[in-house]
Amino acid sequence: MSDTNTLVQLAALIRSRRSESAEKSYTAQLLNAGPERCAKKFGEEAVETVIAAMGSDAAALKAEAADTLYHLLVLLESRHVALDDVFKVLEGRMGMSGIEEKASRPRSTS
Ligand SMILES: N=c1c2ncn([C@@H]3O[C@H](COP(=O)(O)OP(=O)(O)OP(=O)(O)O)[C@@H](O)[C@H]3O)c2ncn1[C@@H]1O[C@H](COP(=O)(O)O)[C@@H](O)[C@H]1O
Repeated sequence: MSDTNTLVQLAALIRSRRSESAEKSYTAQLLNAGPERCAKKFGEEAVETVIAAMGSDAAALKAEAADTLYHLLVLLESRHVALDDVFKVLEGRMGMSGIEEKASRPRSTS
């Protein structure tokens, strides 16, 4: 098992941790701490992924990428955003180049 199914199963596990004791679950600790704490942890892991990507240790990059994906899923759960809705956004972009997608975004008035 090493595809999007893994992400779906991990997201379901994270959701189930909402009702778990924070003493036994790191996920429950993060969710109890709220979206700001989850966002901070996600940011830390993202920066650690950037640092790993600057080096040549593929195993380190894989580990940091896994940490980042896990913390993104916790962040989404903290804001009650379903992973499936993120998949729908990605699916909607399929067949559209990144340049085309950027041009189609509403322009900011600020
Ligand atoms: N995939 C992960 C996962 N990846 C990273 N981490 C944790 O994320 C933390 C990040 O490391 P840090 O060194 O930044 O954390 P830290 O220093 O303890 O954090 P702070 O002191 O900064 O808060 C570590 O505690 C890791 O164990 C994860 N914790 C849980 N999972 C998955 O979530 C499931 C449920 O976990 P629990 O909720 O803990 O049972 C597990 O079975 C795993 O499948």
